Amino acid sequence: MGRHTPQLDRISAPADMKSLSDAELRILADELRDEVIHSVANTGGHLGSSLGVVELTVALHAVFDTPRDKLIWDVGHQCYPHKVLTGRRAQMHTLRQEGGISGFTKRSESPFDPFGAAHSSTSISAALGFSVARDMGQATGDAVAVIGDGSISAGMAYEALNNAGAQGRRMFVILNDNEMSIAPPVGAMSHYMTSLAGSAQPEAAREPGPARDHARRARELVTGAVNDQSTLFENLGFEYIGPIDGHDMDQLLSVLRAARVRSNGPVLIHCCTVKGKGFGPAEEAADRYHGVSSFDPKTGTQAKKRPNAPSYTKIFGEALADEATRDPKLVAITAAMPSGTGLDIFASHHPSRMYDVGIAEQHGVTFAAGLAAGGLKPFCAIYSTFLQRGYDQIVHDVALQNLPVRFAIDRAGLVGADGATHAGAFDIGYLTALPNMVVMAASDEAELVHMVATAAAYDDGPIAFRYPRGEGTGVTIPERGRPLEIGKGLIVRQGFDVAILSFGAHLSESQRAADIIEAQGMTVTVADARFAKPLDTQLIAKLARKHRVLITVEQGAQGGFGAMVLHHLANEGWLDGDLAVRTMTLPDRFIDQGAPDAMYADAGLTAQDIAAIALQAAKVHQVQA
Ligand SMILES: Cc1ncc(C[n+]2csc(CCOP(=O)(O)OP(=O)(O)O)c2C)c(N)n1
Ligand SMILES: CC(=O)[C@@H](O)[C@H](O)COP(=O)(O)O
Ligand SMILES: [Mg+2]
Repeated sequence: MGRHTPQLDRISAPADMKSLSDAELRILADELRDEVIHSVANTGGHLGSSLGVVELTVALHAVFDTPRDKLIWDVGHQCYPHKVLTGRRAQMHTLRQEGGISGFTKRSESPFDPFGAAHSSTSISAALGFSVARDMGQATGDAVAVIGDGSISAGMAYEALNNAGAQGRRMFVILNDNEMSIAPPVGAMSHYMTSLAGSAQPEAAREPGPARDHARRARELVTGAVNDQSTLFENLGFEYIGPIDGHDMDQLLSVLRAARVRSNGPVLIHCCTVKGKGFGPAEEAADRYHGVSSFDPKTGTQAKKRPNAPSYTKIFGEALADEATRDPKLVAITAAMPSGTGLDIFASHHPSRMYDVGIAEQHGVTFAAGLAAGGLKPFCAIYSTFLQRGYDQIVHDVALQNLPVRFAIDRAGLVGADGATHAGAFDIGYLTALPNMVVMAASDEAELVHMVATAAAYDDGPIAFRYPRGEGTGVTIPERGRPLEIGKGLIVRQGFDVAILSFGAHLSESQRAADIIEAQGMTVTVADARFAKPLDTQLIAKLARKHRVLITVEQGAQGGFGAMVLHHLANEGWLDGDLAVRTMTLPDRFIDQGAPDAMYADAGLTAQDIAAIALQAAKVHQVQA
């Protein structure tokens, strides 16, 4: 990129950092920050979080002996400085792209990524695992978990702290406290951490007086001075060090070096940082440039391409707000993702009825169950992949008790740059398996509006509707949603030879497949199933009776909609004759990041793929054009 980075140019691996003086490490951090800004300016990605840990990343790799010591990044979205220092500087231009490096840590990508991430709050558990392995003689060094103030709001982090504190093994937890999640943090823990950090926030930490005392005290603590008050973490068996300024290289190096030499049990080092540090547009942005598209590194202006149609997320937020205007019982729950789910739109209309529970999907689901049991109409808006975190709560607290919780499942199907960890692949299967559950999928954004209305009107038990990430199809949005008849699909194209039964947003691809098939002289019926549970058994019977080939299509893994249709066809005897059935799903493997269309091509779910499968089945069954 033509920028002058003499220190960074010397680093091809962290071992090269051992010879640098502390002053040179400070320069290295400045060069590293500049490198990350200019790299992400081209690729887009999680800029703010990465800029917040530049000094911390340099100090950790300078003090610890990675990769023997295991550095585990929670979520891993902040790992770009780590990737630059660990031999992937030359690949950063491929970040989050097909065939490129992941936007998160990934074991298969580097020995410096000892544990994959992307879903939050796993790092302390993993670090404890590595610590036990070390103590049982495995060839591994220290374990260091770096977890943010948002991620430590998840229950799983406390399960890990609870266990690690009791086991008492040597391990390090770095609490990266930048007072931000994706949105401003919520919860009592956030307030507690702010009280602990006190005036040691980075801006203040440079000032003489109490902040400097905090930093001095942090160093004294590491050298054995007794703390005058115990923190939650100490009461859980951790040595608490801090708060320290996570951008002050001297503090970081001295505290980490002392902790590494002196500690023989679990240690938590509380680092105060700034999300977006060192890049004005990020520091000043409300979201601290948490997730950005490519941008001008001089001005921070992002290259936002004009959408062809409003996003499903926006349509959802507006439709739910509209329903809530007419229904005072309607409330909405997000797990730390108000903007990602569109509940920020809902909250702009109904601020008192939107609950952000933090990164706490398990709690969010059962909280919604309590709201429903209390007589309200909760809409739990959680991405498909993150809803996996609350599955037992869906089974045990919602479905088993048949409580009318509504699940708005965004990011259903393949999501693009976030890759395999964020794919919304499994919700159809994991929800249709549950008694009492109603499962819908929107084939376009108009259908989504009707499904919001359907869910708002449905009080007989739990109901879920899924929809994909990104722009809608551009269809006209109805003024107001109308409740759909539960368990009823519809035929959108009438033919006689081949039937395609589509569930969800792949209906448009199914229509294109029908065009390809009809060019071969056959006629195709296309139906929008709308429901995976309860199935429209009358529609399925009509398709099975009148066609020799039946194809099911879904943006989901095996064991979902197609499986439900197969169960029905088999049990009703439709498979005893000469009906050819093919189920088109995501393949039984994880699909790495790329453009969604390319990912669906990799998955074998394009219109061409659907047509080829149908034509092959027709040929086998001598269906003549
Ligand atoms: C289980 C789970 N839920 C939600 C998310 C979405 N998510 C990614 S990063 C993030 C905020 C993390 O905040 P923090 O840990 O403080 O890191 P920071 O971005 O501030 O560095 C959220 C909610 C996730 N990755 N995993
Ligand atoms: C790191 C993380 O998990 C979130 O930032 C996620 O990347 C958001 O996904 P969307 O961009 O689809 O909202
Ligand atoms: Mg944070």
